[in-house]
Amino acid sequence: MLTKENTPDEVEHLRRGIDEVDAEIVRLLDRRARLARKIGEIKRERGLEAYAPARERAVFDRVAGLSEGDFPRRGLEAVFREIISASISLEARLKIAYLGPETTFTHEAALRAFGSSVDLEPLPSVREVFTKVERGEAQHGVVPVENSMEGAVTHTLDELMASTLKICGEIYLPISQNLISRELSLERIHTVCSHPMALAQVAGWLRRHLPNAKVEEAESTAEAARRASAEPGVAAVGSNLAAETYGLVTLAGHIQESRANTTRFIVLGRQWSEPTGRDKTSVVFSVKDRPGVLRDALSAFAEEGINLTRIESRPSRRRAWTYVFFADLQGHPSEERVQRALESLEEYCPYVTVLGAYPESAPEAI
Ligand SMILES: O=C(O)C(=O)C[C@]1(C(=O)O)C=C[C@@H](O)C=C1
Repeated sequence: MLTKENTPDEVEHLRRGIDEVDAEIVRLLDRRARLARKIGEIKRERGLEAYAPARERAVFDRVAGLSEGDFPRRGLEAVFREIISASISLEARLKIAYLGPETTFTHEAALRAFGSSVDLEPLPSVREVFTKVERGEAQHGVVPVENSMEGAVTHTLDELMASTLKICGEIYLPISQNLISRELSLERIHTVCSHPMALAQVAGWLRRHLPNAKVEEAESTAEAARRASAEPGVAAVGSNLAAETYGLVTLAGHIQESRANTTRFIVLGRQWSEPTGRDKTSVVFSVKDRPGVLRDALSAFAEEGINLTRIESRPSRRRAWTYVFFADLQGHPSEERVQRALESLEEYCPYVTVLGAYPESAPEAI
């Protein structure tokens, strides 16, 4: 708003200030890029991976601490996400495989983890993501591992058990469904389509707001968004990323039944991450067949004061009615107390494997 103190001249003056700051930012970005490029050369010589999640965590934490709070925290994170993403692209040509198709929540999780300067490749199944990384055709993979409402993504757990790949990162993403369409008002919508899971999450909202619309299932939320972009009167249920990608408008946002719906994704790689001081370690183990053995096995963690954030059982798939347990604990295998707990776990368990270690992320609210 223009006021007396805020005349066009004043605005021009402020804009010149912004121009100067922008010039400085670009100069500093170039300087940062030259440093990152040098780190990239050294990493190549030493055979190290370009992606260093522990260092990224340190950069994000440090930058947040430096800010005087004028620039919004979320914006700062997003800016640095993209700065680091561009740096990685100077260091190596990273390919990241993820469970597709494009514009789904796994795509969003991959963008959160790696930014938009890396090469992201959608693949049709969790198995194919693992295979692509195992063959070295992609350096990292991103797959969902659990949902706060639906529980474990069992394909991912089974692949983790069978693979030599390691978990080197985690991302929590609040699942927020939106009604998206090329139409500008709800009255024009006669058909709503989406993946059955997304439709189930918004069934209540649809009954209340579009009781007469036809509900049709689609292969994926991306396919539904494509339909909505091509057909008049059709809306899709999907992410904001899908709306952006297919040029749709959000007719209604956050229409899912529960606000507590969050999916946790993991980043796969050949190595687990270095310690940051705030890490998680994922392990899988089987127990001997005797009463109380699970309690004894878990007491190893309790004795060392190690918190378990999750424990999940799955059929072992080796012998009928035998089980393995997946557990996530707070700590890193480089810590002595974690080493001691894992050693005593081995006393009770014929099979213990560390699936990975990575900076712990906090589930964020919508
Ligand atoms: O510090 C490094 O190892 C870098 O490669 C630099 C940098 C960055 O831009 O800050 C880039 C990529 C890594 O994932 C972490 C950090």
